[in-house]
Amino acid sequence: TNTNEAEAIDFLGRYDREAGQMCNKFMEASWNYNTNVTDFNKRVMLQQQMIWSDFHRTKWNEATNFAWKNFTTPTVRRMFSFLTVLGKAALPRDKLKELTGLLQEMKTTYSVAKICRYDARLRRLPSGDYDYDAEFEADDDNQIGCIPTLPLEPHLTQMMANSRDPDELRYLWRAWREAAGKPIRQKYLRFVELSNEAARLNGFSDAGEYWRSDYEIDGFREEVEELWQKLSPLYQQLHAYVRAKLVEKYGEEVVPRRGPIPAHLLGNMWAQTWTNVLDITIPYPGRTSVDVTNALRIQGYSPLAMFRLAEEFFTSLGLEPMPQTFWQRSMIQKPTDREVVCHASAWDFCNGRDYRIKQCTEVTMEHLVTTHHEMGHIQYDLLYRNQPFIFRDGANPGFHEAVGDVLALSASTPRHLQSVGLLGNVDDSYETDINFLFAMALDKIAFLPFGYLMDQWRWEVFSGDTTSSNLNNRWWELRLGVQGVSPPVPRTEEDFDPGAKFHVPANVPYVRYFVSFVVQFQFHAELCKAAGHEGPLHRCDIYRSVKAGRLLRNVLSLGKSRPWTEALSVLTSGRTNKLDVEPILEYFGPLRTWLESQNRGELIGWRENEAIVLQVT
Ligand SMILES: O=C(CCC(O)(O)[C@H](Cc1ccccc1)NC(=O)c1ccccc1)N[C@@H](Cc1ccccc1)C(=O)O
Ligand SMILES: [Zn+2]
Repeated sequence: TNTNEAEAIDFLGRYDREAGQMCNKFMEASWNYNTNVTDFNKRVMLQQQMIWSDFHRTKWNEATNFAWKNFTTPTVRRMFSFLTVLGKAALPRDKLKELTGLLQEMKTTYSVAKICRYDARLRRLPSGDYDYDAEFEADDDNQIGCIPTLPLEPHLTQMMANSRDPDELRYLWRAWREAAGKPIRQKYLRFVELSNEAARLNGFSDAGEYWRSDYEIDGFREEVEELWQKLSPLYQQLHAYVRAKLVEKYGEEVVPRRGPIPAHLLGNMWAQTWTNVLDITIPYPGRTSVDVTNALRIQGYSPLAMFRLAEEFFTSLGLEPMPQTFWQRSMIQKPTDREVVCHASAWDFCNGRDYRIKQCTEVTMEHLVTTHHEMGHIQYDLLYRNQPFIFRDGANPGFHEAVGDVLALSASTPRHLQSVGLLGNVDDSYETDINFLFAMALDKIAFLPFGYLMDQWRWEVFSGDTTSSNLNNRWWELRLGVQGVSPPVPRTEEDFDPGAKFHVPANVPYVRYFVSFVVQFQFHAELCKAAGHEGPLHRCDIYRSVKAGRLLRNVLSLGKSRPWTEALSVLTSGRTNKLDVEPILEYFGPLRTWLESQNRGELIGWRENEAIVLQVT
């Protein structure tokens, strides 16, 4: 082996240049497929994937020839520690081809899946229950010609958000899983086998351990568990309050007062955020509500105007504006003439100039927050663009997910929305505070169990604790036990409900969002301190604070050049280097007190057998 560190540094220089070019070509091909889902574009992308993997394997062979562990320069050792992990390219070529082929097929199924329009005329069972099987036996005696025309975005997303008819919601919930989840069950099982084989070729026990290695700390799994244990009491308080309001709205036959909440009633296809049922659950109706969707529409906001509004928040902090090519090449609305992958994403084309967002933007408050989220990814890309190619990544995946959300925490405050003209008179009353904190909790607290359980389920599938015999049942055990939600219709092992959530067919890890929802409040607390904010944390708005911007720039421009624990030390001026739930608990402190007083007499938590009883009736 080669112990010459100078030669190693020379190798790294060559790698840096070549990797940028290879990456750019791959991103172009991937972009063409994602913004125009055709067989041709899929083939070109898979081809580019093989070329990239061959390049990666060649460089891996060269890198492993160096005795890099004894090199003296820490950053050189760090670069080699990343370069000597080959990833899926460790698979034999035919298996790599199968793996990437399966991934694209699953992602395509999800992205083009459509369902039939709900039809209330459909046969009803003697029990008065809706006979959805009629929906799926569109034969002549039903006289129901079912042409699947409704895609997830924007149709099903908006129907799940706005419908208040439990039968319609239950149909949409089930039909989407029939169209998107069920068809990929077998493909996913084969995909897991190949992913585990690749992980083992890299020295990991399974793909879950390989994913967790991104966080560079031992016991990451236990750390996440501990964070969730500290957060779940607050979640249970919110769950109890929302359930009581849903009982009021839909009655106890539909919502069990002491049981889990049926998943189709929470305003979201996966019950992952509950902002769309704010109108049913808001603590003080009639007082200031921060849902500015109507204002956005009345004021004629376009998707582009929403992007400009988000960009202005970043530049107000002295951070980077979006580059010219961003405005020329991004896809910010769903095209009408072709199939695209609508799920939002932010793209770095590895040449320090070309950055784009792909998003099927609708004019709603929820999409305004998503726009900040996606632009946060681009901002991070821009801030670490002068790092070596290998370090151009988030300090950990949760950091990358947090950037945009941190700014959105300020941009969502009533005071800020008023200052940009999206909210009328804002009073400083207690009720307005509680209404605002409650709306934020429907987004941030409601999400925590979902962000936690998605990869709990996948890690168990990768480790073999969950097998094809209990794949879907284990999913619902976690959904019931951790999140306190139940399926509106009976589920079996014929179904594959996790497959109906983008990140499973797209093979995108999910615990990053759980980490983000904790760490973004640590960022918020530190940036508010830097901005000289005084008073409750939930009232802080860092808008126009160049000091806060400078601190954020100092942390984010590190990229992955240092372990994320060191980046946290920079953020907190040495106060901590660990994930910490104190800031999120401080932020929601006033709401927690209010919820505990409101929930007197309610059962906190849920009795799991109620769900089964409900389904059987
Ligand atoms: O999936 C997203 C947003 C998409 C994304 O920005 O995280 C995107 C996901 C993705 C898509 C394709 C391939 C890989 C990942 N991530 C990025 O665009 C991204 C990730 C890392 C670096 C740069 C960009 N949010 C999650 C969780 C979430 C986040 C925030 C609010 C609500 C919900 C969801 O919708 O379930
Ligand atoms: Zn993201």
